[in-house]
Amino acid sequence: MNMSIQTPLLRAANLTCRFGGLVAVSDLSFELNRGEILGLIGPNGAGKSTTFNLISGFYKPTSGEVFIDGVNVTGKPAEKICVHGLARTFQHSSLMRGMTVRDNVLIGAIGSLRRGSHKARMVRTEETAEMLGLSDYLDEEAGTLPHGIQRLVSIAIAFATRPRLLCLDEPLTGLNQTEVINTLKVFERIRTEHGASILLVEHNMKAVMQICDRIVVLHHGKKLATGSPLDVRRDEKVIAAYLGTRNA
Ligand SMILES: Nc1ncnc2c1ncn2[C@@H]1O[C@H](COP(=O)(O)OP(=O)(O)OP(=O)(O)O)[C@@H](O)[C@H]1O
Repeated sequence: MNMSIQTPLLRAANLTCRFGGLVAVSDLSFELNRGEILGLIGPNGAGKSTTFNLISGFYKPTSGEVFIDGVNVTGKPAEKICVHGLARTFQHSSLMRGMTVRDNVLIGAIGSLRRGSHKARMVRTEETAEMLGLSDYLDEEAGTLPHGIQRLVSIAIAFATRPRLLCLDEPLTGLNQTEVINTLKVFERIRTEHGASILLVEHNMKAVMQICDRIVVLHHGKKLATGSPLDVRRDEKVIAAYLGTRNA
């Protein structure tokens, strides 16, 4: 039996992150399996972005470990963690506003095709733009585009690296309903056509419940609950701390 099929793609083991006296993440453990879309939800300040930063190498945990495909990447810097197939976006659109969409997406393509030809990088850029519905914007200056399009460009830069694990930090913020529906379709395509897994931090509960296979709920840095969207929606602790009775 192939062991790599058994190993989770991502394993967070007893992660703790302190900022002085504040414990932002406390003894957090969870796994993300291959091809899975895992939601990470919780109230403001619950520790979601800190968890992202710990996993993607932007913060070093005070204690605990991070494994990608069984490899211990704890404490490695972000650029070393990319090599293991992780790419992430940030809460605020992270793009070069003065550059075209093409050149922005090319940054991601160059990152993963370091030894590739210019042609190969351009093909990757155009395929990525097509996937994200950005083909018509390739020659536009990124900073002049509507907010929803800029968020898609941020995702495109990360996806152009063709990650095995795409970590998305509030990708749906500020999108209108049509843009949300289209973006969720893109996430499904990323999973089905490219076999990538997705870790999703998002406050849009309808979208989270619709797209995620499983959900981890954080509260005050601790894991409050984990399970299918239905399990989480019915969990009384989650309802009390986060969802409220309307979602029960
Ligand atoms: N670099 C930092 N230095 C000090 N405190 C921090 C730092 N980053 C986060 N925190 C604190 O850690 C706690 C968790 O913050 P975090 O941003 O991870 O929460 P979050 O769940 O992502 O919240 P939101 O939904 O509002 O984005 C908060 O109390 C926050 O103020």
